[in-house]
Amino acid sequence: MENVVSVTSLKKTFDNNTVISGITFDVFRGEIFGFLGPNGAGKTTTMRILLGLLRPDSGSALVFSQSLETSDNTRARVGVLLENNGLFDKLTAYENLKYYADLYGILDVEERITELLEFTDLTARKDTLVGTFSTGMKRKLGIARAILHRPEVLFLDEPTSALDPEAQKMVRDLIVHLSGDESMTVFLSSHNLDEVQKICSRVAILHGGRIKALDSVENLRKNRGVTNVKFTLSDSAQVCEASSIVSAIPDVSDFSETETGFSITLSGSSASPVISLLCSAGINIEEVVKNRRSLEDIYIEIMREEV
Ligand SMILES: Nc1ncnc2c1ncn2[C@@H]1O[C@H](COP(=O)(O)OP(=O)(O)OP(=O)(O)O)[C@@H](O)[C@H]1O
Repeated sequence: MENVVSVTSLKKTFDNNTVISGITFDVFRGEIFGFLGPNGAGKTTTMRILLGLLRPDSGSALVFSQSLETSDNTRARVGVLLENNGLFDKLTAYENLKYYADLYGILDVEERITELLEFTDLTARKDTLVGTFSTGMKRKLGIARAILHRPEVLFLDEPTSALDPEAQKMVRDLIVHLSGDESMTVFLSSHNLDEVQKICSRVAILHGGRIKALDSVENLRKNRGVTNVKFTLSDSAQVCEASSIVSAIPDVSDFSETETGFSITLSGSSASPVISLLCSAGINIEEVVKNRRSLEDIYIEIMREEV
């Protein structure tokens, strides 16, 4: 797998305040990589160092094996959307894209602008002043601006913050489309854990200047998560008997009776041994529903751990 981003032993201190204390991680080509952490964790600082806007105290932060501080060629392979969309309110959507296209020296300007206005569903608003746009429309145009020059990697700092749920979904769909159809690598900083769980292949969770978790969302949920399993029984009179069977299983905790059966917490992820034991004891199971912990549950647990 090709490394697009390589961060190694990165440290940054502001006025005796150590914000990043030696973090190491890679982002691979084609990934949507979620960069998570509470306010002040150092996400923007890391991104600014990667983008060559800030110098680290030590360690390295490379994109395509180069420092963006010094490599102009590599910078052309990178798209960025930070907190503001980088748009001019007094220009129309078209004029904004034209301005940046000229700045980037894009050759097929008209085709590219038409394509991006279509991609972001803003064609009908191309001659409207951006100052009159909604926050969601501005964010979509901001993404179009960031990818005008067809970058291979796109850095997004909280792209859906301050957007309503519908606009969040539009932006999320754009990101998934960029990653899938356009094979773009996406480095995404976000506080929206539900969104990250939906679209990111891997995540890093930053806390107290260190990476507390670095894995695929799937593995985090499997390895750090306990599983809640709800059993519905054909005959609720069997709950008492089921209770004494499952309570003896070491993996099981938090037995609680429900109207039609019971629910348990499993420290492993497989419910099969429990189901087998119940079946062989003659307990008639109608339905088994497993609920794995969400990324949000795991994130909150990590935040509660000592730094
Ligand atoms: N130029 C600077 N000078 C001094 N301190 C700074 C500077 N830039 C960032 N900091 C401090 O570094 C810490 C990390 O800030 P950063 O913006 O990287 O966090 P973040 O994880 O992006 O937070 P948020 O989720 O709120 O955007 C904060 O305590 C911030 O005050």
